[in-house]
Amino acid sequence: MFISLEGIDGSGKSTQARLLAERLRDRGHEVVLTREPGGSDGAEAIRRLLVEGDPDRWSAETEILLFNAARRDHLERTIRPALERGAWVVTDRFADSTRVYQGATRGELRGLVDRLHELVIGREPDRTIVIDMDPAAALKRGLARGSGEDRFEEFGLGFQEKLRAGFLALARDFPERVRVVDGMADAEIVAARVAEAL
Ligand SMILES: Nc1ncnc2c1ncn2[C@@H]1O[C@H](COP(=O)(O)OP(=O)(O)O)[C@@H](O)[C@H]1O
Ligand SMILES: Cc1cn([C@H]2C[C@H](O)[C@@H](COP(=O)(O)OP(=O)(O)O)O2)c(=O)[nH]c1=O
Repeated sequence: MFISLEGIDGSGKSTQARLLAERLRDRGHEVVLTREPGGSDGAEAIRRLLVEGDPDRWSAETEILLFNAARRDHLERTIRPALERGAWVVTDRFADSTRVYQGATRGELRGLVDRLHELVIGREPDRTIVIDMDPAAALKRGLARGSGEDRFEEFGLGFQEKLRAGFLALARDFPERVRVVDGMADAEIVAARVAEAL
């Protein structure tokens, strides 16, 4: 079973991915807990190209290519082998993040995002949980964490609002696969909501 967690920065995805992996391990499953951009050696190297250095180094189109290159490597080297041996895969972000960050916020690029996904990825997670959060609260969590790595977090609240709307729209676009969970509660309560939704 292949599960992705999605949502805006600071919504609690990595916390929930970890709690879900623990819950599944307690039930005796082998779980591979992974993340994007990254999740394999090659994809982690591409991640560094994306999150370090001059933010204007890449055009929007090149950035989409890099996210897909990283995802292809992640899929080939980490996700597929795990699924083939019967493990569960829990990933902190997958293709929906590209749809929302690169596609939904720049509408004219959605065609490129979708065509490239079809061409080089060609599959979706079995289930996707969107952790929904008020962007102001999520931003506060991110600031509290003091993460300096992500240039992506430098965009303001207006951008985060667009992202939130983009993630909520996924549940309409993929009603069979995507469930939205309210992330505004203690982590353990949100974890129970995630398990319930799954
Ligand atoms: N339910 C929660 N309530 C309060 N703080 C949380 C909750 N979930 C996560 N956090 C904290 O908020 C910050 C961002 O959480 P994280 O799981 O890293 O989010 P993301 O992976 O979506 O960026 C971290 O400091 C984390 O400890
Ligand atoms: C996977 C992916 C991530 N991103 C962005 C979202 C994040 O701002 C940034 C780094 O992701 P991530 O490490 O998940 O950041 P956070 O834990 O703060 O949510 O990369 C994209 O723009 N497109 C993508 O396809």
